[in-house]
Amino acid sequence: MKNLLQYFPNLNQEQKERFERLPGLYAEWNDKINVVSRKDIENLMERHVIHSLGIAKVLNFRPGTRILDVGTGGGFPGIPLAILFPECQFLLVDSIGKKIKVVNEVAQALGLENVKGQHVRAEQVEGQFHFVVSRAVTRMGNFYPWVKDKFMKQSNHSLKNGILYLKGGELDEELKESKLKRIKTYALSEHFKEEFFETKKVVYIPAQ
Ligand SMILES: C[S@@+](CC[C@H](N)C(=O)[O-])C[C@H]1O[C@@H](n2cnc3c(N)ncnc32)[C@H](O)[C@@H]1O
Repeated sequence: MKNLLQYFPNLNQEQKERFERLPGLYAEWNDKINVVSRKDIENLMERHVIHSLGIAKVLNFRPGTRILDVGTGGGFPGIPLAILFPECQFLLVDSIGKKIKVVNEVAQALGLENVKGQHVRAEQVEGQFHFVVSRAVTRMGNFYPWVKDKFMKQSNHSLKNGILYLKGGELDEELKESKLKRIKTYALSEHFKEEFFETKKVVYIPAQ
């Protein structure tokens, strides 16, 4: 929690309380439905919460922004972002129903009214969004076609509507193979000092 407060010093009391409750809630739900590895439960704040919030170091979502989290698993990056941006609307989807059960239970326990978890494959999601966020789902060349028709025309940010994807390691080959244009990468090591973030990046791909 100390690191989170250092990296995000402007949290209000409600946000602090919600973040503080996350490790306990996930430990409790993980005992019933395994959604996060045991090792990661021990490092939940760093590896899941702060990592998810890396997207907020790239873009500060304005109130009213509609965001889709594809392949959210237990709710990452969607749940931490929804706590940070309570005036934005988040749809968190996954093709595995039990993961979405955990997402909805956690959101309900925290009183997060801006989160909806839906058991659906990415390709079948209905609706339009300003941004799509994601982590650890598939290579970009597979991912982009799933979401290409889901972007709203009107943009409300300095960055055009598009994808903000949390990736690690060597990306050049994967991004080249995707044939997508105007890709930008942002190193999280510029924001977070822990070793875990050394190779972590946010990849931004504008809708095209
Ligand atoms: C490795 S997990 C990552 C979960 C979460 N994003 C995280 O970083 O903790 C990948 C998730 O993507 C989901 N997934 C894979 N293909 C999908 C698809 N076509 N539509 C929706 N979810 C999908 C899987 O069910 C799984 O929960």
